[in-house]
Order: sequence, then C-alpha cells, then structure tokens
Amino acid sequence: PNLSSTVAEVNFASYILNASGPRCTTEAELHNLGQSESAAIMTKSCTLLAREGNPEPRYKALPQGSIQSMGLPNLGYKAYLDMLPRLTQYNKPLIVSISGLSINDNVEMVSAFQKSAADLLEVNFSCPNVPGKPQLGYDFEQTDKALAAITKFGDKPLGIKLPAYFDFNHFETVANILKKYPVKFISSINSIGNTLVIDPETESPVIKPKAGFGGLCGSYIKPIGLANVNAFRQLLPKEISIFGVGGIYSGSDAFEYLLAGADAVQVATCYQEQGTECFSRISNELSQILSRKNYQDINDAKGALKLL
Ligand SMILES: O=C(O)c1[nH]c(=O)[nH]c(=O)c1Cl
Repeated sequence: PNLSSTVAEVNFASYILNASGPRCTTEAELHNLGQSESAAIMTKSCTLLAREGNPEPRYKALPQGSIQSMGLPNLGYKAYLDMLPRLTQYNKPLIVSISGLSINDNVEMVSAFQKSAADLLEVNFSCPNVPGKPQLGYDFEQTDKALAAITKFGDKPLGIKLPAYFDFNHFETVANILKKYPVKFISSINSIGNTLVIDPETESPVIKPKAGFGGLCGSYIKPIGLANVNAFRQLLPKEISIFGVGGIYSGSDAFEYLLAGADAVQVATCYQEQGTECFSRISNELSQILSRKNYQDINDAKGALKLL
C-alpha cells in the first residue's frame, strides 16, 4: 500500500522519519539519515552558539525506553545552515529543528533558516533539560508571544515541537493559540520532562544532570503521545498537519498513531537504540498491517479510530 504522506504541503515518500534528538547532530549522522529509509532528514535542535550539553552520564537506556538530559548539545545553527546544501542530494525533505534559549534567539535562527535549503522548520518549545530554562510550551503567555515573533516572516512551513499535555483545558488553550498564527504543523510529543529513575543497587539516580531529573522516552510514553496527537487532531483544523512522536518501535505503534490522526511519525529512541535499519523495518511492518486490514492507502486509516 501507498505509505507516502503530505505534511504541511510537503511530500514525504513514506510515513516514517527520524525525530530530532538521537543521531542527528553531526554532518556524518545526517548523511547517514539521507542514505537510510527515513522519509526526511531532521536535525538535532540547534541554538545560536555551539553547546557541549550537560555532564555525563546523561543518557540511560531502560527496559521500555530511556531517560536523558542531554542539555541541547549541538554544533550551533550556523553549522547546520552551512551543511544543508550538501544534504539536498538525498531528495528528501530537510527539516531543521530550532531551539533558541530566548525569543530573540529563535527569531534570529528562524529568519536565517527561512532563507536556507531547509524544507520545514520545527521550532522546539519543549526542551526539558536546560537547567533554569522552563519548557516554553508550558508557559501559554510566552508560547503566544514566541509564535507572534517567529511567524512574522518567510514562507517555509513552520511547525512547533510541543511538550505533552495532560488536561483538556491545556489542549484547548494551546490549540487556540496555535490557530492564531500561520503554523503549518505540530510535532507531538517531546519526552516527558523531569522524571526520575533510581537505581536501588547504587541508591542513586541513573543520570547525573539536574539531580537525576530527565526526559522519559520510549514505550512508556506512547499512550501519552497517542492522546496528544488525537486531542490536537480533533481541536486543530486539517490545514495544520501533525507529526506523531513517542514510543514508536514497530509498524503497529506507527499504525496506532495513524488511527489517532498523525500525518507522519517521527522515531527517536528506537533509532537511538537500533540505528537506521529501524526506518525500513517499521515501514515494512506498517505496510503489512495496512495490507492485512485492506487499507489501500495511509489516508484510508488516518484518524479512523473507532470509538467503542
Ligand atoms: O536534552 C536535550 O537536548 C533534549 N532532550 C529532550 O528530551 N528533548 C529536547 O527537545 C531536547 Cl533539546
């Protein structure tokens, strides 16, 4: 069956792409993604200047996912501006993730990438791991202010990477803010911020930064990602596309996001743990599920969740 998707009016050859974060910081990693079955090349969230990130250990694989507090390690936005033209050879959408530490930083970077080889801009409102920096997406006033500032210019599709919400009032408040601006997509969800994993043997947290508080990823958070995708699908106009993220390891996980209404899905932890083979495997598994269930096309199953 046909797995191709249109997200924010940009065509993707398949439904499965990499999420910002794992294995997408260096140019070599991005060329590797270009040569893989990932439907796009998505970069690690970038900041104005290069960053080392948080002290290690800052990533810990867990039985059903991971906990991490990387602290936005990246090469700085100018490095990504410079390498983008060398990544167009793979003929797949280039998505730049931008995570400024202030609204001014976001304005400077968004305006630069609006004039770049990027196809889509994903602005990260949900990094939970910079000490002293709250997640923008949990401050509705700042979210509104930031959107007003970064959507002022350029015609490349701009979207927002959102944190998880857990309350219908929050879904509605955020959806109403998004509808005020020319936002073309959302990516939902980011890791669940500020969780704590303790090792009873060492009697310590499993990661060093922020006294062990870090973003929870992987299978643990799939039910939260599905709920956020489905809630925003119902609250947002169809003109706003939705990337589903959170705990996708298999074609079945991807199919659940499809039923919830996702236009395409991003894979993070599974890509971190398994490498680029995950994209073709997950695509093939999804294709088999669609065949078995007699769906000819992704769009026949999109948002087709059958309530009890
Ligand atoms: O610590 C990180 O770099 C990080 N980690 C996350 O789980 N989400 C993010 O958006 C970022 Cl920017």
